[in-house]
Amino acid sequence: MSSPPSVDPAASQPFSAVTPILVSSSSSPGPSSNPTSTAPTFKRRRIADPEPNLDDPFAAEDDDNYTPYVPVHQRKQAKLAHLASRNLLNASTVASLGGRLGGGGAASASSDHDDGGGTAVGDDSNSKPGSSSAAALMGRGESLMDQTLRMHESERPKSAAEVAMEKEAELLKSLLLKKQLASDKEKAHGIKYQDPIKTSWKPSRELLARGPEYFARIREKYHIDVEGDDVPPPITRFHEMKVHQCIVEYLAKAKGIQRPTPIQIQGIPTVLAGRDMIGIAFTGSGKTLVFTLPLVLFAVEEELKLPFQRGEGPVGLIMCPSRELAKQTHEIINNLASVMAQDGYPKIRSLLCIGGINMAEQYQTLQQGIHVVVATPGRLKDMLAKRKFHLRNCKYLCFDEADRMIDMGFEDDKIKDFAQSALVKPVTVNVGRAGAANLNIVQLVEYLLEVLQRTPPPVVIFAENKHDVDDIQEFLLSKGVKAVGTHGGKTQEEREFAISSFKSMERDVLVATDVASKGLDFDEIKHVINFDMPKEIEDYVHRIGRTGRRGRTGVATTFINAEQCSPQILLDLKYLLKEASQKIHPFLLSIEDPAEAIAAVNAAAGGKADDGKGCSYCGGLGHRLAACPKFEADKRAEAGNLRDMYSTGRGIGGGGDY
Ligand SMILES: Nc1ncnc2c1ncn2[C@@H]1O[C@H](COP(=O)(O)OP(=O)(O)OP(=O)(O)O)[C@@H](O)[C@H]1O
Repeated sequence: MSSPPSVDPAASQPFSAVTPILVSSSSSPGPSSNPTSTAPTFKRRRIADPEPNLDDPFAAEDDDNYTPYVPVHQRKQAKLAHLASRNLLNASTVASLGGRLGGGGAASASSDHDDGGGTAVGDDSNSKPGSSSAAALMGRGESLMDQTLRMHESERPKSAAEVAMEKEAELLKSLLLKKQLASDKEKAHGIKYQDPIKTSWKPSRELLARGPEYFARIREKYHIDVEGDDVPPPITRFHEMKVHQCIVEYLAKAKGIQRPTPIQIQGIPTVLAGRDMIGIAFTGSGKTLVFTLPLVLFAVEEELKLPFQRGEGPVGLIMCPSRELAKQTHEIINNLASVMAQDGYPKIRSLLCIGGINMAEQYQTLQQGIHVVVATPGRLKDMLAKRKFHLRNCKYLCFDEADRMIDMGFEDDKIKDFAQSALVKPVTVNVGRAGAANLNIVQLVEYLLEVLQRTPPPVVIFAENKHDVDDIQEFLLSKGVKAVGTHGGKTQEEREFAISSFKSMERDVLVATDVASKGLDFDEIKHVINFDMPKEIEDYVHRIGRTGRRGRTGVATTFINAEQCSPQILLDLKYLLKEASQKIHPFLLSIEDPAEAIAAVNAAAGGKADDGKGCSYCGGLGHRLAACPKFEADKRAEAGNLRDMYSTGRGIGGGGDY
């Protein structure tokens, strides 16, 4: 963890203009941190609430329990005045501090003391004796009697209260003298971090004693590639990571998570150790826990140090590319937080900050101070602009699925620049590059790579499911194939970028769900690969129709998982291939065809018009209307539309996730 300084999009750049990191954690300095020191410290401080925003739909709810916030400098000023009145600060200090604080009570009180001249001296000699006022008299020719009295006075043992007050006065003095009154933005300017931040987490001595060769063997065993300096050790058990017992039990009992996955083995210790990290692993490999678990533990630690109050936090921010993902992550954090709370730790509060939800529902959470924000970029910018919270105390930053930013149009170079400038000595953890073949899905996509070689680009790969599209694209990218992806879960902008970069041949492979098959008019496509068989034959026809356009030749390859396909669609395919005089796979030929039985019955009855084949609704040759999947789907859609029409419904809005 380290870099970038205070992440405050409202104050600096648009937030979305960053990051290549799949999973990373970052930190910002507290106002008193020294960026050039080797071990910067991060201190949370109380920060004045922003002015209430009257335009805010739920600002009015603030009023009920509103306690006016007294800015820190005003409180210090009052304190100084108080101390000065008790002669616990010497006159020159009060004058100088008063000046820094822009005049006011303490400064004017002190100038009375400090002004030379008989009256002042006489006044002081009558005042309650104290070391500072006595010191102020030293250079003014005090009498022997005065000196003797002062010496006796200094020998008098001080009461505990006086000692405490003096100590406080000293602390206040040093704090104010050292601290420049500059904004966070000014302070962050030009800050360049040299070292990762320090955390309280350390691997146990026994674990470290196993040594680098042992760690290398673990990485080899789990196909974990690492890059970076002083990479923290891989740890294969949660309890050895020093994760709290209550969490270990929760993971095992409630989630069935007994042992860390490879990305967790290397990723969790890396994040716990405070290192910036770029984590790359396949979908479903457990990346989420890599950044949520350390964040919850870290937030608990911060809460224990200094409980969060209204207007404070978050210490951690997780950026997600979609609302669904943000919701899921927020829930995971809440679950972990509840487990900790049930075990007697303070409760960590997470704020879900996404479009399409009513933030007023989370008002209660905001009121109490928040530890974590899980956000999509658009709503985050909006909330920051409304000053609902700020990111001045944010030390931990994670971009989940950062690679999707590339799909959104951020150029690779810019992302690399950002990673280089923002991350401090990052550790890259890449799981599956070497040993991907032990995952089932990867075996299939490995085969996909072979199929891809059959023709030159451009190639389109279709998959039914958005997640599969993401997985395939991720896999191809990791293999160095220039792939881009599009599906209904992406924004209009993302989709347009995907299609345009494919059409301009900047990307060789387009991975898409059927949304892209309908309108994609691009003559150059050499090969269509169906990663799966669509549910309706019409979609299959649309898909393969992307190639072989305008008299050109094209190739279509289809992966068939017999267990996932309906017999109808397979029969449809069989007849389609037959009709087009294509070679038919023996597996398709072996499928029993009920239509042949119907035809036989018809023939026996002397019927001629119906040969028993073909659907009168969708034209598929492998089934009858009664078994038509398209007919069924259309009926369902129609029923759904009617329901929508008659429901009073919630408003639609919010736009995309970005
Ligand atoms: N160590 C583990 N052992 C078993 N299951 C795990 C482990 N860690 C996480 N899981 C489970 O695996 C599933 C996938 O995890 P997760 O969503 O974190 O994967 P991911 O890598 O983030 O995937 P995606 O890239 O799709 O977001 C979840 O149901 C999670 O509870």
